[in-house]
Amino acid sequence: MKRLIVFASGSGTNFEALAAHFAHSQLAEIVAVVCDQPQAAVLARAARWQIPVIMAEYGHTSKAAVEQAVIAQLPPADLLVLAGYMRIIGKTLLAAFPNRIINLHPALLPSFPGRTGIEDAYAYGVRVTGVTVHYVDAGIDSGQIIAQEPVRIAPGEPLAQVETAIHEVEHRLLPQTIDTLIKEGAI
Ligand SMILES: Nc1nc2c(c(=O)[nH]1)N[C@@H](CN(C=O)c1ccc(C(=O)N[C@@H](CCC(=O)O)C(=O)O)cc1)CN2
Ligand SMILES: NCC(=O)N[C@@H]1O[C@H](COP(=O)([O-])[O-])[C@@H](O)[C@H]1O
Repeated sequence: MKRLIVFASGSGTNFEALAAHFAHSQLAEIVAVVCDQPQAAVLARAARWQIPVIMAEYGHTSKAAVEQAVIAQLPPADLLVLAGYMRIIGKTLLAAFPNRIINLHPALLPSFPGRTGIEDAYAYGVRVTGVTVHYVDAGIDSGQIIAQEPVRIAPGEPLAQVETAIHEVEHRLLPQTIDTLIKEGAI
């Protein structure tokens, strides 16, 4: 049974999809959630699933100090999954989990990296956007791509409708990709 730690900063719908998927899985289990936002809705979701939370306390200390403090509290894990985690992972965490951190991005990388991938693709006027799961490296959304799925944007389609379509793909693609990584022996 592989051990997953989910990193999230916000609503946590992708955490919820992962928790539901792995609740009855023989492949993996979520052993902790890491969050940097004390008011994030993901905290209530983790509590409902009885999954322990570790708070990443960003403030006036260095990123290295924050990450060292987080690492000290982590249970043993095989994979860190960034699912809406709005912090840049620094060299301390990258060194502690080499090739063991993945990120979910709501655009077809390398197009539209960063915090606002959905909005940027929509504003550009692309007719096809999508979802990417990639390994996390020292760059921003520059790591090796693991999986992608396209999402079409119809002329005049409202942004909210595009966001819903992207989230539906995310909620299926992320658990599916983790299952595949495990079955292929990648983790
Ligand atoms: N080392 C990496 N860390 C992260 C990656 C990555 O590929 N490599 N992916 C991001 C997720 N993300 C977009 O998918 C993203 C999140 C946040 C930001 C950002 O600039 N955030 C803050 C900076 C906070 C900080 O310094 O920690 C900001 O807005 O200034 C960009 C992209 C997750 N992390
Ligand atoms: N740059 C990273 C980024 O934009 N991540 C995005 O944050 C959302 C989190 O939703 P959730 O909190 O409901 O899972 C997801 O759409 C994810 O792709």
